[in-house]
Amino acid sequence: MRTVGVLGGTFDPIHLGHLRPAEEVREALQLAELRLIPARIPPHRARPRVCAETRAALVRAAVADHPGATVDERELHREGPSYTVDTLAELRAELGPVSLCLILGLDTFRGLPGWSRWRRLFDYAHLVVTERPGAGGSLPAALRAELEQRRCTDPAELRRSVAGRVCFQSVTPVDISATGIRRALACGRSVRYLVPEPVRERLAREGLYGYPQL
Ligand SMILES: Nc1ncnc2c1ncn2[C@@H]1O[C@H](COP(=O)(O)OP(=O)(O)OP(=O)(O)O)[C@@H](O)[C@H]1O
Ligand SMILES: O=C(O)c1ccc[n+]([C@@H]2O[C@H](COP(=O)([O-])O)[C@@H](O)[C@H]2O)c1
Repeated sequence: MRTVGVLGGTFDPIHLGHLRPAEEVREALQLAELRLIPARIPPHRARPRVCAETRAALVRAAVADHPGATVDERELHREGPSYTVDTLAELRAELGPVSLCLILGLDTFRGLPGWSRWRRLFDYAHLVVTERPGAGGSLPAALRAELEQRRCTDPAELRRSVAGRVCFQSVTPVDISATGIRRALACGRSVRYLVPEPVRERLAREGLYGYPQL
């Protein structure tokens, strides 16, 4: 079955810790398409430092030369908090019977029971959980119970149904966070090789996050 992967995020800003794990998932699952979905209003965090349009422009710059990746801007056009369940419901209605895979870092997966209508997510998509340095520790009981029903060990299984399974995908650990990048920029430190070069160039050109303007 055709398989589509989606990675949602605040992307404040996008960095190689988003892109390398997603690229490895794209290869491992043989995704027909990888969609990056910037959140306009991320539901569970303080307001992003940079507006949604600029964060999305940086995501576009990050993947401009990658034929396997696209930027899906639907959350930018939706009022209210950018609930993932709403995004997945829309995608499911548009894409029909594809295998739809929501990609999450382990830190984000752990918070799933706090998400809006979180059990409905499994009606619309599979979950592909990637490692993230520093994201170890136990999972909430509600999530462990859900995993007992849904966990699969072979990623190929995700291609055989449209939604409802959870797979852990091993990826190269990349210890980069947007918080670290914002901090580095605020202190005037380099972010070269932490973000894609076209993103760094745009940060510099526009003086974003306190980047000293050229
Ligand atoms: N270094 C990383 N390795 C694996 N997954 C990551 C990494 N950074 C972010 N992710 C995942 O990407 C998605 C979007 O993350 P987000 O945009 O919040 O980035 P972040 O670096 O965690 O941001 P912040 O530091 O501002 O909290 C989440 O599912 C998150 O788990
Ligand atoms: O739908 C929810 O309730 C929900 C709660 C927290 C986070 N999310 C989504 O998870 C993704 C990562 O969130 P964040 O805040 O870590 O960037 C992003 O796409 C958010 O919209 C979604």
